Amino acid sequence: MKGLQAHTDKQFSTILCDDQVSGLEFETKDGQWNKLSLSPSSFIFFVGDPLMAWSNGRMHPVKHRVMMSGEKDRYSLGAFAVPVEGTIIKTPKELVDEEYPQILKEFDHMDFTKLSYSEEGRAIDSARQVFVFAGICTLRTTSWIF
Ligand SMILES: O=C(O)CCC(=O)C(=O)O
Ligand SMILES: [Fe+2]
Repeated sequence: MKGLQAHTDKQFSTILCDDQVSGLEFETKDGQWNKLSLSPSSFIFFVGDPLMAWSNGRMHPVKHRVMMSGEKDRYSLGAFAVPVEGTIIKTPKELVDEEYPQILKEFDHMDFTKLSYSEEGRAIDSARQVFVFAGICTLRTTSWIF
């Protein structure tokens, strides 16, 4: 099977469209994988790990992958919002409260990117990398991600 392994995006966010050759799948919160068929006039917006971190977990980075079978080629076009070098991802205090205690320490986006593509980082489940890198363990994160 060709494709792209399951991951959450490391960029801030992604806008993606494809040529209707199916293959893109996303994981639901209960661990099921569903195929996603985009109509020709639609696109998908993915929350990346840094946007999840900035929003203090209010926005969810959906895990996705590409599973290809058959002979047809698939083309996709992605527009990635990538923080400039030196960007510190920091949750604004307005997004931290009793219902949403802080789940991540502030971190340098470039350091996180380097870790996630390193050998050490690649050994960690993609959705967990940011928690391993900058996580503050709370009950809410525990039930949400682990
Ligand atoms: O090709 C696709 O549909 C997915 C690409 C993707 O997930 C990515 O580049 O992060
Ligand atoms: Fe992706």
